[in-house]
Amino acid sequence: MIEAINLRKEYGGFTAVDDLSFTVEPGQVLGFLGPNGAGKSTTMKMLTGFLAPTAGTARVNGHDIVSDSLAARRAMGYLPEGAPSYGEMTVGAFLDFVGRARGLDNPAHARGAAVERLSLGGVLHQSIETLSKGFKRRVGLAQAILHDPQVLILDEPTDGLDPNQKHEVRRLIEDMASDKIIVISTHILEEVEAVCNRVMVIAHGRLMADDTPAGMVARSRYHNAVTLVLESPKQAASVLSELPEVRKAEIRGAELTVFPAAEGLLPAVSRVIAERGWNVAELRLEAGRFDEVFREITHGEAD
Ligand SMILES: Nc1ncnc2c1ncn2[C@@H]1O[C@H](COP(=O)(O)OP(=O)(O)OP(=O)(O)O)[C@@H](O)[C@H]1O
Repeated sequence: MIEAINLRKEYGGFTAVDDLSFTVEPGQVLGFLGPNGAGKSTTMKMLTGFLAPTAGTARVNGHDIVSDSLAARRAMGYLPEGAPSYGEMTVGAFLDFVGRARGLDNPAHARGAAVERLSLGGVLHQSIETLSKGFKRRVGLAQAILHDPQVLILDEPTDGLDPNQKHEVRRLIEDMASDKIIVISTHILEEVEAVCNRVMVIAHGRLMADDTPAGMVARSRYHNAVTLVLESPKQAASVLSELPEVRKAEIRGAELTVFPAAEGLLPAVSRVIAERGWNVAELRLEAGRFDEVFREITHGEAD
């Protein structure tokens, strides 16, 4: 598992990561979420031994990232932001190089497994700089999983990819999630909902929230609200506001949202619609809005 203990990074007088402590257990896919400049990449660089912490430390599978850095790094695969590699190398030569650098017992077998998992067979002899962005990202993922690490740290793995490539990378993460710890950083809220079972929101290097994606969404004031699209939302709002289940009504264009004061809001609203014979184009129970929760948590914290 990963244990971060009062992890701190200062650049000159500027504190990028401010006493961050958390634990990640096997089976968890942790989404590291935060506005630009929140300290996500810096935290990942410290966890993976690329940057020394100013104070505090972390342990990966019991290995201290400062005093036992090599053992900690052996247990981890890391995809840095933008998936940097050596553009002039072919995919095959690059993966062989990574295998040798990692001192693998059977680099050919490891390369074969990674190539198969990332479907890189068709581009093995192509130089990396001539690949599409999606393929470059796959090469980055291949080097990260080459030694079949228990812990994967992926910095914005789908950033800049088209929707199909995003979907593909998310499927891969899901595939690997059962037997690994995966930490991914992202700005994309739907990505967190799609692949993560835990979310940590950070802003200005500090932990602002730690929850499941569903728990995060349930913090929204829209959670269990009911939204209707109909012709005369104003009139409907005044009728629905009389219901004991309704705390408050809000109108936005043709959309009317009523917020719950008690259980059973949707059946109560449906009853009124049927009684009054309203012509309703849309009626939905709101799960909650992640973007609104994210804004609220990080409000005023973005650069
Ligand atoms: N080498 C450095 N020297 C000085 N300041 C730095 C350095 N690296 C990062 N920073 C600053 O530290 C803060 C955190 O940066 P970091 O890259 O960790 O944020 P992030 O959450 O990953 O942002 P993004 O989502 O934009 O990638 C930012 O204000 C950044 O400008």
